Amino acid sequence: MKYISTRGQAPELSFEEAMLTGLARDGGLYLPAEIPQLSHDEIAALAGQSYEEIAFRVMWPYVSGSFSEQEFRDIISRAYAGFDHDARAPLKQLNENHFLLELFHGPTLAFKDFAMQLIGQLFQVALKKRGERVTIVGATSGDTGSAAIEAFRGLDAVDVFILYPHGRVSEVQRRQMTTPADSNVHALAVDGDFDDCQAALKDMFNDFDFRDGVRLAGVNSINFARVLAQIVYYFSAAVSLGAPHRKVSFTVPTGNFGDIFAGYLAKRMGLPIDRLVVATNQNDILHRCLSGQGYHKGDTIPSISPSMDIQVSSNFERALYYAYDQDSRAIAALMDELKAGGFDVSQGALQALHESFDSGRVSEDETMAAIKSTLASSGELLCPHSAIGAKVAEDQRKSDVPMITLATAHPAKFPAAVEKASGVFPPLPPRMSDLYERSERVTRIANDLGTIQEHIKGHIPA
Ligand SMILES: Cc1ncc(COP(=O)(O)O)c(C=O)c1O
Ligand SMILES: N[C@@H](CCOP(=O)(O)O)C(=O)O
Repeated sequence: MKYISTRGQAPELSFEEAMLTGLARDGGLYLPAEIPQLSHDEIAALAGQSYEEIAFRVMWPYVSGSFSEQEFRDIISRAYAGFDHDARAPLKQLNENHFLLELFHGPTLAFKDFAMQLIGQLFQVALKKRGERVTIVGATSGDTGSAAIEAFRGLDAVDVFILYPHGRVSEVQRRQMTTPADSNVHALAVDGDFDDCQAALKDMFNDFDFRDGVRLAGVNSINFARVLAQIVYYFSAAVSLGAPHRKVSFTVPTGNFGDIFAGYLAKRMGLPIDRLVVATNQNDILHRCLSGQGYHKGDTIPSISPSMDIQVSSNFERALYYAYDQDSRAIAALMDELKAGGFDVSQGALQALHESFDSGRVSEDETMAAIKSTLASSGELLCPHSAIGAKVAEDQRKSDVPMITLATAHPAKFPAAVEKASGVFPPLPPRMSDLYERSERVTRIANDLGTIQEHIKGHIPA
């Protein structure tokens, strides 16, 4: 399988090369040159298989050529061994036609662990074979950072720097990033918002002297391997509700568009998905865009679902690439317009997006009310992000198609908001119960590319 850039000007790469490269050298995002297909029978045969077996069958067509079959099976098995739940991604029924896909049973209690634990293993195997080391820089609104630190801490061949917006992540998220003592991980609290952190990261990739000098790698959903790992749970959830013999829909709390884009690829691979519903908080650029108002940046407003406080939604570029019939020139032009504030989406592209995606926006008050009402009606305590998904799903589900809402984080990562909404304090799992006593290590840093680059250069081996 070859990987191509959404902007058409970067070299085609193998899976392993694309994974270690991160952002394409033309500023675009890598995608497989062709989307692998699973037949009706192949999808039917996934029913009853372990999560690991489904992961192997879904991802193998994307990675074969870079890893041997046994190597990849072993990687998958190590990646999910540390999850707290045997099913890895269990489904719970909320009401007759609405299900919750719990994606928070991994080491850092968010869906990011599904991809990050896998990438950690993939990087280790690939770097060992090549005898190389890399510097990983990540931008986070809270969950990617903690998952990356957990996956890469203590590894010899990797230094990890995580940029997070100072004061704009929950205390649990911050402590997950600042308390690991391993000398190869570095938490940087940036005076800015998540979009500033992500913009700085992309600027670092586009500065080739810096990029090549530090051997920069990325584990945000810029990296196609992140998206790939997230395709798996769409298949596992759908087949457990009867796919491919019946259709299902998904509602996905959305920020950087990586998670729901994985669902889009699952659909393009042959999984009978009826609707993919984008659920946003008050930072609703995606909902506005899908409602025909163009893709125009606004100010990021802090919310009780901080991981979704995003305006520039990185993976939307991948969705646009398909909506614009894989016209990489058009995508490059739109991304230039975005630098100046935004762009309008053509009627044809909007229609193409609407073939798969719907959307909804949830206010702060509605989020609180959804946490409370879901607890009352089903006994499930949701994190604010998952509550946004559940609210939009309830508003938009059809009576004849099961709706699956992705529960993207454990409520204990956002205890203040959850307790305020529901009156119930969500405790951390026992393995993390001393999180508040551990000492923190963090560098506060200006939102300035040069300053961040100098800091990174000064903290990696010469
Ligand atoms: C808890 C949680 N929910 C939802 C999202 C949104 O996911 P995505 O950025 O893949 O759209 C994030 C951040 O990415 C998150 O951390
Ligand atoms: N919500 C994310 C933002 C980064 O998203 P990514 O999927 O591109 O890594 C976070 O928690 O950091």
